[in-house]
Amino acid sequence: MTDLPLTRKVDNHPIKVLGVCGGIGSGKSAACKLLVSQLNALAHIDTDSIAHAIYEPTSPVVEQVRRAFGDEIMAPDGRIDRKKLGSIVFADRDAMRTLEAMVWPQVQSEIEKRIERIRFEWLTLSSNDASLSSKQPIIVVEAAVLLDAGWQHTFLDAVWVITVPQEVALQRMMENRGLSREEAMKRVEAQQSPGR
Ligand SMILES: CC(C)(COP(=O)(O)OP(=O)(O)OC[C@H]1O[C@@H](n2cnc3c(N)ncnc32)[C@H](O)[C@@H]1O)[C@@H](O)C(=O)NCCC(=O)NCCS
Ligand SMILES: Nc1ncnc2c1ncn2[C@@H]1O[C@H](COP(=O)(O)OP(=O)(O)OP(=O)(O)O)[C@@H](O)[C@H]1O
Repeated sequence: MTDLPLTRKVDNHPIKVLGVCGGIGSGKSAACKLLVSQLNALAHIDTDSIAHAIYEPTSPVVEQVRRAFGDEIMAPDGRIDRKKLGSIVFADRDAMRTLEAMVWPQVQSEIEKRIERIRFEWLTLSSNDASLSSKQPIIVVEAAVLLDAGWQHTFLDAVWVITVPQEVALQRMMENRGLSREEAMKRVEAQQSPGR
């Protein structure tokens, strides 16, 4: 295993890490998919799915979240019911801050592990693997919250912000997620609250 400090930004590292953020429904996932399919970027790390995996029943975060938000946010199978938790935290900035303080350190640690693993595989395997060596040495990290979490100061080399008119984002959320206009608006506002 290499002894490079891979979990922190390495200015001269051949593999760069690009953060992609933006408001809800702005098109972050679509942009990241294009970066992989059209630019042939090495990898795409989706932070939302990492955060969701942290709510598996075996995770220590689950107990912390249950204690903070009560049994009503638990699903019968021992997982966290994200819809119920979302309806609390997207409507209450302080509650969201509480949740973020529990979840973000775990998410950051998992992102850094994945970056380290991808860099290691690329550095060790790409000389013998044509499909790997033909890729652009860019890891794309998709995360709505990356600037708030301060990740631009730790493992990211550059940040892209995807923007969209608010009305378009609202329409997309209503159509794709089946949210009412009011619920969609709460999610947009949760990302625009003071201190962000
Ligand atoms: C509140 C939760 C349970 C709702 O889950 P659900 O599956 O219903 O929604 P999902 O995770 O897909 O989020 C919907 C949209 O809101 C954005 N979002 C999620 N959390 C936040 C946040 N803290 N601040 C701003 N936007 C957020 C997501 O990026 C996404 O664009 C979940 O979003 C969560 O645990 N959020 C807190 C952790 C977090 O900050 N996750 C973001 C990546 S680290
Ligand atoms: N440039 C675009 N033109 C038209 N539709 C788009 C464009 N970009 C994204 N979309 C559509 O908008 C919807 C939301 O896009 P996407 O899932 O990429 O956004 P997101 O920012 O990742 O959303 P979320 O924050 O909810 O995860 C999708 O249905 C997608 O197909």
